[in-house]
Amino acid sequence: MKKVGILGGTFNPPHIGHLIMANEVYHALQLDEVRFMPNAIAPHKKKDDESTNENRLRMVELLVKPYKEFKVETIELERGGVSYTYETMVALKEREPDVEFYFIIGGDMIDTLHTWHEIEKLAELVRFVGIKRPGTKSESPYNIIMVEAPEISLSSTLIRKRFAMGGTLRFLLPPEVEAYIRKEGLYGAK
Ligand SMILES: Nc1ncnc2c1ncn2[C@@H]1O[C@H](COP(=O)(O)OP(=O)(O)OP(=O)(O)O)[C@@H](O)[C@H]1O
Ligand SMILES: O=C(O)c1ccc[n+]([C@@H]2O[C@H](COP(=O)([O-])O)[C@@H](O)[C@H]2O)c1
Repeated sequence: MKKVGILGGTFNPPHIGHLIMANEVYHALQLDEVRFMPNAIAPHKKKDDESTNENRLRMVELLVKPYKEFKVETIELERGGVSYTYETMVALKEREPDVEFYFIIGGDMIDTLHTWHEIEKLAELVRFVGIKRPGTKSESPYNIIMVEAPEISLSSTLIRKRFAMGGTLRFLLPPEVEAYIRKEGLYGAK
């Protein structure tokens, strides 16, 4: 069976923390590919800036472009509305019954997994893969395959603040993504 990792996120913007976690899981579990999947509307997150779905998709495309084992999954953007992972995974399983899906989450998501929509059914449908994140417990009563990886204290929130307030962005996100953000004037970037 084909083994596919799904890294769902808001990616506002995507950063090297996302690349590192995808790469660590890809190698540790010997996956065939990892798909970065931007959500339409995040179930538990308020978004208070002007970036559009199109902007986030473009940034994710730029992020993964150099790596042939990383792909972009657009199913949630196409569906629109609130992106409940359970609904997405039912649709993906229907579309690709022969694939074993590994849903990759960071520590903050591990800690709050019990609050997810239809979590019991979702846990039957996919294998969760967890990556620890500084400032979180990264613990869950659910069955999660934990992958040992370098812990990165980096978030999209920090990057948005750097764009707005000034400060170095070097090594935090690829130069192509930084250039795109400046061209589009996202996050108050100057
Ligand atoms: N530094 C990190 N370490 C571990 N997991 C991470 C890290 N950054 C993001 N993730 C995980 O990647 C997935 C997508 O994250 P998301 O796109 O929301 O980025 P974020 O940095 O958490 O954003 P924000 O700061 O806007 O909340 C989530 O499962 C999240 O837990
Ligand atoms: O389905 C849910 O109830 C649910 C609740 C919180 C988060 N998720 C998914 O988890 C992924 C990471 O979420 P976020 O908010 O960190 O971008 C993303 O794919 C979300 O759609 C899903």
